[in-house]
Amino acid sequence: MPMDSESADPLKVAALSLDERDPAEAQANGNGYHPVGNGDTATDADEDKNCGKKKKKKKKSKGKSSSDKPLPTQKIVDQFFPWTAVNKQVVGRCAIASRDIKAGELVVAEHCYAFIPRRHDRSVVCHSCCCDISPPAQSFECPGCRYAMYCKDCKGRAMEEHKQFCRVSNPISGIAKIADCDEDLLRFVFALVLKGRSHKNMSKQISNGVAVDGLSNDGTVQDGIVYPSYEDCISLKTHSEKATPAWKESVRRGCQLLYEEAVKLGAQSVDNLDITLDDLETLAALVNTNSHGMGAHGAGFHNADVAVGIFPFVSMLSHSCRPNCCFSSEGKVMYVRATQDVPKGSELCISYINLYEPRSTRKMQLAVSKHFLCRCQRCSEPFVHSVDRYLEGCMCTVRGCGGVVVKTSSMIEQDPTLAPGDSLTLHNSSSWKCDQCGRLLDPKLSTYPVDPTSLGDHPWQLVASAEAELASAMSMYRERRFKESRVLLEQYISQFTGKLHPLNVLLFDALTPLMNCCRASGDAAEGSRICRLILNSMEKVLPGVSLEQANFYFCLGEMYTQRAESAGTNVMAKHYKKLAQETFQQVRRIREICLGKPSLPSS
Ligand SMILES: C[S@@+](CC[C@H](N)C(=O)[O-])C[C@H]1O[C@@H](n2cnc3c(N)ncnc32)[C@H](O)[C@@H]1O
Repeated sequence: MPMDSESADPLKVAALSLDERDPAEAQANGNGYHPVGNGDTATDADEDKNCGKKKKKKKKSKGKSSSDKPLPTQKIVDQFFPWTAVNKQVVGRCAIASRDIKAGELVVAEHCYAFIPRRHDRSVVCHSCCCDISPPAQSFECPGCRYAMYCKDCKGRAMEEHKQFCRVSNPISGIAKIADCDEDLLRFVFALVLKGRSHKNMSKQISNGVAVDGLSNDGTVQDGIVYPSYEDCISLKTHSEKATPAWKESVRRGCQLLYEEAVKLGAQSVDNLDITLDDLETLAALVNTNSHGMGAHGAGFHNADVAVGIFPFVSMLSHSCRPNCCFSSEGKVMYVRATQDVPKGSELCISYINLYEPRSTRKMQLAVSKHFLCRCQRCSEPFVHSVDRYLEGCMCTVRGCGGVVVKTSSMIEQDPTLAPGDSLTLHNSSSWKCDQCGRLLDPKLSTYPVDPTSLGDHPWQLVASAEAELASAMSMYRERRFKESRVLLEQYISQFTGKLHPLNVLLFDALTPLMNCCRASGDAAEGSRICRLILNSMEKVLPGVSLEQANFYFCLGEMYTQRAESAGTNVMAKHYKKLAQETFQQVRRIREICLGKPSLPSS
């Protein structure tokens, strides 16, 4: 059965950020929850937040801060997995292979420290074990908050544990609206508070000599899975200092209301929370920097990113726009596997974002949502020699040149001190240059109006008109008017082919919806042609295997099967059946590397 057009977008990647609309991290002031990234000096804001007690200016510590040191359980992890954490100047702690690693090998398997289902998916995933509870599976809703939902196996125990969360869970939606703050982020912060509280209670019991059944405060590895500790979690990095004022304000307001609510309900349900407002803000920052999407490739979830969790050891892997590892979750466990052979001493990286994007877009996304300037290998190689130039390039119109015209601002390294908005302005007013003949085109020197037949000499106009036409086709596609959007998408592609570079993201972005339109109308012949174009482009831009690539091969296999079924002759039926088998074999091969199982996605 084909995936539907929404879920069949195989390029949808598991996002790391909870609040992509205005993501950032909170102001961190060291107390209680966060020995991470503490500023060295006390500011006036510190005085406000710490009830008027001005902190003493700390001397700059010569030793390592806790966000430089390996996580407390790292030594144990080193014994079971083929990497260790090393502190590098640019990226901070990162995972370095401690021996040669083969493609498909497990790099780490980690149980989440905490997770929450995403709001929109709250009824399809058990809030306790993260299994799929979409129908026909049985599910049970908490009658108190009417938010939490459990599978039949978790129901009894989970409802009991949920009691402490239940009363605060109810007002979180309202609080998020008032504060204009992400509701999932607030839910996650509160889940971490409760985790922290049970950790403290456990510590007390342990120090009083009371055994706690099967629970430990220490991180462990059991049956090949890392169980991180509370200390591992709070030793994670936050980029507190780089948060935008708007985000800080909304998070602070959300946390403040959450805090007041928790205190108000304290006598009955959340007594002895033992946290401050600063702690809540720091947890929000920690979640934003370190949370991972879950359920992206699980059995019944069709690429949906249904939950988010904190996995401190998975968090040790840096981002790369040309990663050598990928991650996938099953229930509450996240698995990271090498997608290619990795020699001893190399850095292990995953991707935090969609990689079929121009360099400037990727950098902007990471700067805005994750607050760092990407220094990966792909972003560091000279732009004029990188495949990245094709993703935003137009074809040079000088006869016989064959070069690619790109913005000159893309050719130079972005100034890291520029605010994202300023750098965007700079980028938009940039001149354009051909990488072969060196012809320079400058929007400031050009005359208007532009003759539409000579758009190629005005690449800024060409790109603007491609963006506008793609947007209108896409809005029709989103309304699921597949017939009309197919016409628009086909017109769009024929109009801009030969003007934009064939790998330009503006052409690439039209292909998946067009393929889905073809599939919706049963046109497997054209659908499979488009799918092969997508795979071709992906393989040129992102060499190596990925789950996204496996998903496209799976779509292709389904379309070949359809063609076999509707073939007029036996010979053609045999031909397409063989193609389908070979394509599904390719899917199994890629999924074995990425997921450790040579399976097909469930359709
Ligand atoms: C999930 S954490 C990774 C672990 C982190 N390095 C630490 O020491 O805790 C993400 C942070 O690592 C750094 N980082 C990861 N990938 C990077 C990259 N490609 N370029 C620059 N910094 C990177 C950034 O500071 C980012 O916010």
